[in-house]
Amino acid sequence: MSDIPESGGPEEQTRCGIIAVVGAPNAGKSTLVNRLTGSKVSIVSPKPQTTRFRIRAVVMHKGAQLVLADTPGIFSPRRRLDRAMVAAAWESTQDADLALLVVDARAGLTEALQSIVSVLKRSKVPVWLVLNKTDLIDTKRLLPLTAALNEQLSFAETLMISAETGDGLERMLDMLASHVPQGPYLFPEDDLSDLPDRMLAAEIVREQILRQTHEEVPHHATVETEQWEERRDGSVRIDCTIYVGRASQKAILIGDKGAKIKEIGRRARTELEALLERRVHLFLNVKERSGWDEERARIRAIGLEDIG
Ligand SMILES: Nc1nc2c(ncn2[C@@H]2O[C@H](COP(=O)(O)OP(=O)(O)OP(=O)(O)O)[C@@H](O)[C@H]2O)c(=O)[nH]1
Repeated sequence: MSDIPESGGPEEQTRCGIIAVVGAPNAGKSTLVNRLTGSKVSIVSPKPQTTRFRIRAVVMHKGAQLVLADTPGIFSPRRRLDRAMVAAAWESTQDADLALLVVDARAGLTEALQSIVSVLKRSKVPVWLVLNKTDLIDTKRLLPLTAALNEQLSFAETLMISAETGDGLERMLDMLASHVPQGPYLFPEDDLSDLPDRMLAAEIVREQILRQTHEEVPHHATVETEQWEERRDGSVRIDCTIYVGRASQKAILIGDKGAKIKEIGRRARTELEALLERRVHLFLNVKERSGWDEERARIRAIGLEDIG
């Protein structure tokens, strides 16, 4: 993505990045994401326990697409987590272009924050320190905290904000927009409004693939919702494509006379109808995608691929 020629047209000059928003409980992550999107509605999967990399919001700013995500589980030692989920969440952080460590400046260096910092230390992803809730404390008190944190981890940037009042957020967006790598948007702009539902559909299909096929297939399959069409009768037509790397995997997924894919579709549809509370016509298409290994990291980063 980074080797786009300088002379490219305007479309090639777009920037896009995945930004992991991490922090201790109560640090203000949700408030920040909601503020940045300028709305109360952030994208939240209704089934967070199955999600590896949860996309919270997609923000367009000065031509850049900022995909804000969190990594459920990884930093919540209070919750009982299985090994695979922690590994998955961890791996997701590695795929981000940047991590924002949101810190409740008033709470200071708590045990929870300390444990997050030690996890982030092992990461290769650049981390920006975001001191939040600056409206609640004297700025002078921020300096010792910044120094203490920087001793443990060398932050690429340090920002002081108030997610509540909006202070410092415009500058933060400017910095993020100019920092994320040059490259095409991960999400077409037109799709942004129904993105949560599209992702949900892809995820439910993917979950059924995991349940109903042998190990080999799920580890090589990704699901994308290609089309989402509202019907006049209140139902919705959803077209998902399942991409696999090899013809043999395609055959397994389709099954004998299409039995496997039909069953995957049937169960996914039932679940989607319950979640969306409406009739669903689900169409599944299985395709071989040659050379999609290159896209693997990006796809994995948006949470549609299994960790293997
Ligand atoms: N005064 C002030 N309060 C804030 C600020 N940011 C967040 N809060 C408050 O802090 C509390 C926690 O904020 P959340 O956004 O829910 O925190 P979170 O990090 O998403 O929390 P978890 O979901 O538990 O991980 C809420 O009551 C917010 O209103 C800020 O900049 N200033």
